[in-house]
Amino acid sequence: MSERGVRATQQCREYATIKGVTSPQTSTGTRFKSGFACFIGRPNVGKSTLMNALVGTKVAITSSKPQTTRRTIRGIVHRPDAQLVIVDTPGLHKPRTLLGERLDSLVRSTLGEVDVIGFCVPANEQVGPGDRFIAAELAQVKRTPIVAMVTKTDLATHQQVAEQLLKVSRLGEWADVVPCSAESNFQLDVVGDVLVDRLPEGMPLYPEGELTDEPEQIMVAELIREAALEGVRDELPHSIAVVVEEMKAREGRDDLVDVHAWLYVERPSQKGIVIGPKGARLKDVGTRARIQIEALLGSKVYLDLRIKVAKDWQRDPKQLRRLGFYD
Ligand SMILES: Nc1nc2c(ncn2[C@@H]2O[C@H](COP(=O)(O)OP(=O)(O)OP(=O)(O)O)[C@@H](O)[C@H]2O)c(=O)[nH]1
Repeated sequence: MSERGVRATQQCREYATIKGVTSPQTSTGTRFKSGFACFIGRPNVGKSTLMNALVGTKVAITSSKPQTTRRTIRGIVHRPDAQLVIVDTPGLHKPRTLLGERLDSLVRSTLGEVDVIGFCVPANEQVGPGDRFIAAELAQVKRTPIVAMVTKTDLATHQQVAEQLLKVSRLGEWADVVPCSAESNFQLDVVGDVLVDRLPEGMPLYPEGELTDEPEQIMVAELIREAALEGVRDELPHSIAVVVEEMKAREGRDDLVDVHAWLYVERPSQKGIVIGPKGARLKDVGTRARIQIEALLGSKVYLDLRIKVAKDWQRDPKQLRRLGFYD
């Protein structure tokens, strides 16, 4: 979890304790529960999609390219009996760049801060070295219960799902093993239940109706990055970063927000790919991002999107910090 995330987690807990009240009783007579969960798994196994489906709205961007998620984003699930705060993590992988290393240490620090961990393995792919690497990491986590989730069951036959459940249950010591599909809404209530079961009793940590505590500016940057990832060559996604420099309501207008953002690439050749012939691609990225941002902010948006080359930013500590990836 980022430093900001860890602080927020502690503050939430302190708030609940300072109030010194026992958790309220729910209508079924049980005590209200609240706490944090995180999903872990190889890149592209469906962690963000599952979180979005549980929260019921789009708080983390998803894409068919691995390693889409670079930040820990919280989605908040409000239920009559509990509040479940989900921390999204980048897929764990063997680091090749400084960016990769920082992502991995982010994931490791998250594991020690949550009440329950969801380990995601897709139903439609062989259990492989990547899954075993993560299972071995999870074996070091002593106190936190881990629920294994076999995701994307809609892409596999019943037989395959059954076999995968068996293989996944042999990978480690899991509190539960649950098959589910975010795409076809299969067993999402069960996933919610098994995670909530492992939360401590406590007061709600966030106000009712709040779905994420990710600052809007970061969510806007993520939406632009998502639009920029569409349809580019496979190697490019890891080279794109987006920073929203300014975001404010246009003077004298309460229905229009001006967003000024920079899209960073690593090399001049990549700039050409993103801009496209006669600027057509960048224009298209801007249009698609603007529609998503308007939906997020609930207002009209003027998006000023410019592109810059930040040479080898993934390997340069100074540039990584500027783009928001802290040590
Ligand atoms: N058919 C199907 N596709 C899914 C399901 N869940 C996720 N996907 C797809 O799988 C791809 C990856 O999903 P993400 O949610 O971005 O995966 P992730 O594990 O968060 O990926 P990283 O951010 O790279 O770690 C996307 O194209 C999703 O649409 C599912 O239940 N069924």
